[in-house]
Amino acid sequence: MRKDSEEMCDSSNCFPLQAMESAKLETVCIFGTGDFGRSLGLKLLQCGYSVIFGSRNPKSSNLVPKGAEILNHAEAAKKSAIIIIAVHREHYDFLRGLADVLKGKVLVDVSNNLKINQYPESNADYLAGLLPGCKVVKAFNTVSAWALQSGTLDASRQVFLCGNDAKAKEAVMEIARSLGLMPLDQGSLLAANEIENYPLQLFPMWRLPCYICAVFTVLIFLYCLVTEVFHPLATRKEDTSYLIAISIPNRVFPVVSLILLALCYLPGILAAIIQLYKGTKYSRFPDWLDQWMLCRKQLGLVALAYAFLHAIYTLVMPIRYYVRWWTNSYLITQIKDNATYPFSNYYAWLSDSYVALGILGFFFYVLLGITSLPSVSNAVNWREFRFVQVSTLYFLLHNPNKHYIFKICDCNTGFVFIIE
Ligand SMILES: NC(=O)C1=CN([C@@H]2O[C@H](COP(=O)(O)OP(=O)(O)OC[C@H]3O[C@@H](n4cnc5c(N)ncnc54)[C@H](OP(=O)(O)O)[C@@H]3O)[C@@H](O)[C@H]2O)C=CC1
Ligand SMILES: [Fe+3]
Repeated sequence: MRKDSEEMCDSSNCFPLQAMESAKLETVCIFGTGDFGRSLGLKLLQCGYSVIFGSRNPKSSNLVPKGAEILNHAEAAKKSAIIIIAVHREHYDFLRGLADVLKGKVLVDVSNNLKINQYPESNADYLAGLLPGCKVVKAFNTVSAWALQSGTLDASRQVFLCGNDAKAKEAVMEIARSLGLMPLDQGSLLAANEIENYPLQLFPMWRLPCYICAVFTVLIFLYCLVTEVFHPLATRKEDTSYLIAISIPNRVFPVVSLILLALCYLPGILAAIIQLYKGTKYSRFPDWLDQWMLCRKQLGLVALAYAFLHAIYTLVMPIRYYVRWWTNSYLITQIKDNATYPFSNYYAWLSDSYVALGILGFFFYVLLGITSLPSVSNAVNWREFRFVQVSTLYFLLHNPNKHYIFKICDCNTGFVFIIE
């Protein structure tokens, strides 16, 4: 009937594709009765598809979901235009023997590898090479068998797919949509390599921010160690090593946090300078700047995590032995000297405004972090987003003197130090 249906399926064995188009939920064949095949089969059955498994041992397998048929590979393939190959790549060889029966059919490659770029070509390319007469679509490899079975697909609802045949791809996308998944077309089969690498990547966008954060943390920690522990030890023979657990980290966290925050916004400025210098915005940025721009959100989130640590470390100050000892000895000194240091309005204001600025700064920091989350930023328009981001950043970066105030109070009374 329709030309596209004929194009999809030109072998005599092929299940006519118009059947697939008229009856919405057609028959889907799955090769392999392993974990993934069974989970996907069950989900397809639940969504109203007829499922036929193709297996090496059609008689002995009693694990397939109820309602599904199980046949040998050739028999099963004849019954469907779409065949999901839920078999590991190493075993694809058996498909060569089925070349005639599979000719013109849509083969869905769901396979993953154990290592990034394990083989010279992607598994989907390999499958297409084995069976040149078939339309290979890469899909479903980022969905886990466990998520399919338990229904916890929230985190992995996206199905990246690619293939050289648009109609074959559309048919697989339709299946994904019927299963409640979100298909994302990544283009031709050339993209298969990248799709196969997705599940194997370990925080690729987080690597650079984590390195930068680690380098600054170590450098500033060492600087504090030298100035606050080694220096007093060398000059005054004073052991201040107890500062290593809380005081020094609590100095490192806010400093690194503000550096990372500044690093989030610096590449934007550098990019603008480069564009102005080149006199055009239609030129590529250098690679290092590209990488830096791409990981700004992660840099911001690491900065926010450090700000949280700083807030928590600051809150535990009053229960520290050292601080309690300092307060008591300060009190005892007054008693011994029979002296009362009068209440100072000036220092009361200083300490309160210091703490208030800290709290407000932290609040704006969190606001900045929350508005960068996709779900929140999608809910505001570009002008609103810029308004929150720019005004918040202005507040945060114009109050770095908080720590300067802290120093004055610390030197003069020691009282504010206890609050910090
Ligand atoms: N498990 C998961 O969460 C996910 C798995 N995948 C991919 O799905 C595919 C299947 O994975 P999974 O189900 O976990 O693996 P299993 O090892 O559980 O199952 C593989 C199935 O392949 C068939 N098989 C095994 N050896 C051969 C062979 N020599 N010739 C023909 N068929 C063979 C068997 O089915 P039978 O005995 O019926 O012939 C077997 O049950 C893999 O490519 C994997 O990368 C993708 C995403 C997630
Ligand atoms: Fe602070």
